[in-house]
Amino acid sequence: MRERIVLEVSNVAKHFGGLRAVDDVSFNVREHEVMGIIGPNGSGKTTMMNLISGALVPTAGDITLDDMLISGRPAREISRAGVGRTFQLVRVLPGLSVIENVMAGAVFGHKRLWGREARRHAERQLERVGIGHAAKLPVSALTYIDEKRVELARALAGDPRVLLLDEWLAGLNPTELQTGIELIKSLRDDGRTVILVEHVMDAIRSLCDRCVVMSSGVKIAEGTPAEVLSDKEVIRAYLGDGDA
Ligand SMILES: Nc1ncnc2c1ncn2[C@@H]1O[C@H](COP(=O)(O)OP(=O)(O)OP(=O)(O)O)[C@@H](O)[C@H]1O
Repeated sequence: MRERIVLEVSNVAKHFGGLRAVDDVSFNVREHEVMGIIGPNGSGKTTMMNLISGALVPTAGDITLDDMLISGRPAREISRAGVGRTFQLVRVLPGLSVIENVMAGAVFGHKRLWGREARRHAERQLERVGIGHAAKLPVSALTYIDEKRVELARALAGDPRVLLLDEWLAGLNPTELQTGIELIKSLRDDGRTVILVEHVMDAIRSLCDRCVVMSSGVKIAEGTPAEVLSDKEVIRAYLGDGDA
């Protein structure tokens, strides 16, 4: 039996002046699925993530979460509706400790907790991503991978049904990459639905159930990683612009 649809992107566009960063894109994401959004540099992937999370408002089209229209709503409402995210350039609050950064996610996310309960919940998320030992450190003392883990823990603290990961695996060494892939798989096994933007092909092959491929703002393919990565138009898009 097919899993039900959690997120639906319908004919969505985002124009920046004359530039069509996202141009009439539609796709569905099923419950417990890892969906990859891939494509060459500048093809509109991050813009699509920003449209889903509410950081940007679409020029046209609708995005629904469980049949609730979320496009056009403020980002904090979309977060409370159950969409959590990490950013391409890690965004942690440098003046706060690791645990305080994660607690911020518990306060503002889908699951709203306060005080001691928020702290315990945040501690569990830090354990979940493998840095329980670092709770009291200032985030400024962390390595890059651990900052990424903090950001992931903060997103998880809101208990999102849909988790958006924007190049979360970028910049990791091969060992960290394997750990990161296993971590994302385990989040899916927890019942989360994951949408990720990724350039690392090994990660795409081993993680994604399906992929949407974008090129110049347009969806050019959709299917399993094996299907889309052998698609002639996809190969042309990656090889054609010289910067993929
Ligand atoms: N706020 C903005 N204002 C104007 N143009 C923008 C804005 N954000 C993105 N763009 C443009 O929209 C296009 C798509 O950008 P986007 O960042 O979504 O691509 P991407 O596929 O995520 O790229 P990369 O893989 O390099 O991160 C690019 O041409 C980019 O310059």
